[in-house]
Amino acid sequence: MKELQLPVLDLSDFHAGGERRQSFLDDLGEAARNVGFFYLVGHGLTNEQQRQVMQLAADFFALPLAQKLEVEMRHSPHFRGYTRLQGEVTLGRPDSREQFDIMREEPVRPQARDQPTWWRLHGPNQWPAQLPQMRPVLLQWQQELSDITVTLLRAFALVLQQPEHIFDETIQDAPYQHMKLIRYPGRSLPDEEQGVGAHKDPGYLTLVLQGEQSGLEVLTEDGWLAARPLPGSFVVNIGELLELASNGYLRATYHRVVSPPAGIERLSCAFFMAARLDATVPLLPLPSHLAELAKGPASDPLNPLFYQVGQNVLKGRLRSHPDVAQAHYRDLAVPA
Ligand SMILES: O=C(O)CCC(=O)C(=O)O
Ligand SMILES: [Fe+2]
Repeated sequence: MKELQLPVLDLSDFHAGGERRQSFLDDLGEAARNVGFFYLVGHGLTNEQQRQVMQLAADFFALPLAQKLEVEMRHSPHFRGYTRLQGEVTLGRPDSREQFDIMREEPVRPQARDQPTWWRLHGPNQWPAQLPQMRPVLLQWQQELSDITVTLLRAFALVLQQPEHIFDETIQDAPYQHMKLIRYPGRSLPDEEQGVGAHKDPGYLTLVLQGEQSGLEVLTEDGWLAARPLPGSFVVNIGELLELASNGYLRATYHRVVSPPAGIERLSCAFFMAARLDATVPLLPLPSHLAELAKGPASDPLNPLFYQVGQNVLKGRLRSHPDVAQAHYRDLAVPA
């Protein structure tokens, strides 16, 4: 396994303007084209805030299973709540991780016949009664990560030589926000290594806060490379919506998590942001020197990509959580 030194980008350079902003954009463009992953520092969130979130993750997963199951995701048509070990599926195989998912806190939308199915993603979160601090801390955290992502999207717009605010309309008021706390237990058999199988993230961008244990791997032209935790940073990666918007100039990179060795656990917190579910991602008119390098979005019959955001997001959720699909989406003849 090669050691990958992902590029490190400092968001305060973007805010500083002038030459610092330009060099940030140059580095972002290069990172985005080469590997599609980078570390972000200078984002404004403190080590203490990061530690608090990881502690909440540890506290939640330490609850007795019966209490975690009180907020199990299969009770939620909105894909929020707890997923037990092996409960999620990637590449048709169960992942060895347990997780707690939240999204934007919302009322349920009334279901009318002619409304698209992804409307059902809207709804309330489930919160464990034993940890009342989770709700305020995680919702605040989700908003902070969302704000950072909005800034990054503006930077990506500039990298693509578009107006800085080109994506704003697609995220106005209610972008799709989705956060998960994740615990990967140590493996019980030496070859039981699928923490989460290889996948692309369906949104615009993902920000991952890693605990101290490594395991995240990124697929490059040279094969799988380890993205070790860098204290204080977030790992940022490009999702399918940016691949679509840029006609493949930017690529959503495949990544996976390999289970830790026996007796060691890994904690992480991933934040995924997409456009509003009712938005359609614009296909940007790239200038010719960029358009020449845009080879079109990936075409994988096992993973069709949809410009309509709700459809692309729901595709991923139904595939990953067959128990929720079975309980709440049985009426769908064709998923999404
Ligand atoms: O746990 C991690 O480091 C990354 C998880 C991930 O890629 C995902 O949940 O989409
Ligand atoms: Fe991912």
